[in-house]
Amino acid sequence: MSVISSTITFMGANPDDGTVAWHADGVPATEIVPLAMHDIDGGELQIYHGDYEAGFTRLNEHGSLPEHDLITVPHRLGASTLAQLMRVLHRTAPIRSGYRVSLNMNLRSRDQPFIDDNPLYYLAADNPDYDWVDQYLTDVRVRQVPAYLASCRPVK
Ligand SMILES: O=C(O)CCC(=O)C(=O)O
Ligand SMILES: [Fe+2]
Repeated sequence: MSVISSTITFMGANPDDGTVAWHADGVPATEIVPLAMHDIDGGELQIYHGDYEAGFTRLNEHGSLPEHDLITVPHRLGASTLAQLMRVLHRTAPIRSGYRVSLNMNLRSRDQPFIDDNPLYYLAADNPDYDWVDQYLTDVRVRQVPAYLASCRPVK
């Protein structure tokens, strides 16, 4: 595993960082390290136990997911959560009161760095200055494509 990026997230009763909405991650794995938790009610990691596309369809049709199909993982100071959340439907459970601050480390495979579900339009929508394009292309050229081609070689 290697760290692609890390962010510090603040989540309170009115979070607008998007993680409270059901989503699947663009990166293959994430480590969430709680840095501070203050009188928090809610704010757990909630994972849909099922196929993520079926889950999205269910959400569109019913607006919510049945409680018995959810796994709720509380965050705890002094412990981190390492999870594979690409193509896995999840969210931060709504926070009723209090707040939490966490370090989120986005991870990818060292041997297979091309495993990535972040489409370019998504990256560009989040970072409209396009300053990241050269760095991104260098990563594709230097790391992703050589690793991908190596992984395609027939096994003898
Ligand atoms: O911190 C959490 O509970 C989940 C965060 C998350 O899903 C994300 O950052 O993509
Ligand atoms: Fe996520």
